[in-house]
Amino acid sequence: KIYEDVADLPGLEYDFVIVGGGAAGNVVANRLTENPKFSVLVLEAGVSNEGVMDSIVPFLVGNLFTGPNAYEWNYTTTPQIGLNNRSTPYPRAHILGGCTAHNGMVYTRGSAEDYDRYAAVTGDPGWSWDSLLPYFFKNEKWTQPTDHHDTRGQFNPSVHSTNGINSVSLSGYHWPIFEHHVLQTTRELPEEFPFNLDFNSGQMLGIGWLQSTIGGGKRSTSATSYLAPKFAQRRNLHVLLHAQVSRLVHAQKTKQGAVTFGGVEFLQGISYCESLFTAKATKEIILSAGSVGTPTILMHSGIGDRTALTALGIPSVLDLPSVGQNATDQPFIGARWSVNSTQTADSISQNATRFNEAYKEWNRTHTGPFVEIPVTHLAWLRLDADSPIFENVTDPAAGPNTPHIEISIGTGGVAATGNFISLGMVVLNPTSRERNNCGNVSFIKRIAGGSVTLQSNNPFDPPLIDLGLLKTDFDIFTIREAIKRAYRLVQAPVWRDYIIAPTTDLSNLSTEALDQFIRNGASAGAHLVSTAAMSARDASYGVVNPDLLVKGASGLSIIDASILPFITSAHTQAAAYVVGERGADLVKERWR
Ligand SMILES: Cc1cc2nc3c(=O)[nH]c(=O)nc-3n(C[C@H](O)[C@H](O)[C@H](O)COP(=O)(O)OP(=O)(O)OC[C@H]3O[C@@H](n4cnc5c(N)ncnc54)[C@H](O)[C@@H]3O)c2cc1C
Repeated sequence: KIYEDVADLPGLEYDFVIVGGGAAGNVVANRLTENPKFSVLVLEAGVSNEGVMDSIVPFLVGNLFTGPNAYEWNYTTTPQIGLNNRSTPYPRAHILGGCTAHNGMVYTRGSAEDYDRYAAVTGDPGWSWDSLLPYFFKNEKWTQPTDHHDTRGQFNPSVHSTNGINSVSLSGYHWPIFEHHVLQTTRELPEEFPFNLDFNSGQMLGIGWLQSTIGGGKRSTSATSYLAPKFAQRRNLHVLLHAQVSRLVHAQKTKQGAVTFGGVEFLQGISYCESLFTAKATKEIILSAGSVGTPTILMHSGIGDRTALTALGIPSVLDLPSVGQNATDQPFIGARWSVNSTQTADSISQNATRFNEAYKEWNRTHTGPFVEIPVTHLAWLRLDADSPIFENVTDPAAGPNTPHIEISIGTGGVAATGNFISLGMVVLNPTSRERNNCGNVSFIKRIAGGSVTLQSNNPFDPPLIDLGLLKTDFDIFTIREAIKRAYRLVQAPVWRDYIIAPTTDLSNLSTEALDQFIRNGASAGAHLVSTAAMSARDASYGVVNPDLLVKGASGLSIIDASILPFITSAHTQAAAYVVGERGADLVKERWR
């Protein structure tokens, strides 16, 4: 059951207390309560997702990011050196479903090599691609798009599952001329931009059709899927909203010297009517508060770098210097071209009559342009093997079949008039964090680029979020290269009579001028990971062991995107879901 008021809960003691009802947290809640003997409480700081149209209707997603709002934690990054000292808004969801309720819905798993590297660095083959594929399948419910078009040749059914819980589909609305041009590019420039039938097969390189977490024309989130009424009505599943966890309390040592916590402290209520409560987990506390929330709670509980915590007046209970370190996100920059076609998403966003018609159509039948975001394809590309950057930098990708660059290819711009196409360039494996090499596997050591740290010992102060964006030569080289690739893509002959001009011509800029354009315009992909990274059981760094239990603690685990040792070469929700699915099995296994 989902509760808005702590007074309605049946009690404050459960087998498992899960902090955070986001991508991974709701998966764990669902899977643990498959066992009727387990009682579970989810504490979610955010608001209900019920009836939030900007979250439900795919085309409206952009509205969730316009200024401070109730569905957001409303964070801002620290000044980013690589962005000419700009601070940027840093979106994190404050709503049931977590970031799955306000993200771009892009469904990308990453490369098989990404996961094989997780297995290699943790020494646990259970984190390899082959071992995790059944968990991707448990998550994914492949769904027909709402326009019921013929999807043959647009995906590979053998790498998808129709038996999971979370809807994934191809686009249910089309921009035929634009889509034709993208596909024709793969025929005209097949060496550089080959067609890939399905980039979710583990082999990502090339251009493929977008897949999204959308079902029946509506966004599918971890709340609408894993907490759907048939699951939420389980008598052993309790979800409390407006419950912001401040810290873990009543720390004690077991006979073996591990730290345990007797309770989870949280503030519950709405605005002026809030109080502090403590919930107890008799079996395990599971942190699923995401890559910002989880390290923040750990540090306020005394788990983190001893020196840093002591300086803030927080008593140290477990010295784990990797907490909050290694924060990794993907630098992003967009470019637009005006085009000689009225068949772009601008025809809806700029025209109130068409916009209202499209909304009406969505309301009537869940069809039409509102069932999608206007991105149709994604390109996954590698830097040239002989790129000068590799003279000094070890390739940070997980392997030779893993892309360095993503280009999202979409219709529509942001201007008040005109027709545009938009390409979004992403550095998939940023190096703005240090690694040391051990054999042919890059290991995390600690500290360099990004971090989540505390500004005070008040758990209700926002943390300091430093993404370390574009700090290294590799990252700036790669984003420059990504822009060049985008320009080459639209130079395929098929675009000749279609493209009028770039909105800002980046093709003839000096390297210095291009770098300034990038540093003044880039932002983060909002795919933060690694702030509570998993490492091998005997490693002297890292936060959790491969079984997701916190090192040096007992009865405390972390199950969310923060445990990923490296970022996937992709958007991160599929990885977060799969961490939730395998994490739930690991918990079940130890409490069998
Ligand atoms: C703007 C944006 C766009 C994105 N677009 C995409 C995309 O298109 N495709 C994709 O694959 N990925 C995307 N992502 C990333 C993806 O959504 C995340 O990687 C994924 O949701 C992370 O899952 P998680 O379980 O780690 O955390 P989250 O899903 O963030 O869930 C964490 C939950 O914990 C709650 N919480 C935090 N602190 C506390 C606390 N102290 N007490 C109680 N509750 C707390 C939060 O409110 C939240 O509900 C996007 C992310 C953002 C922010």
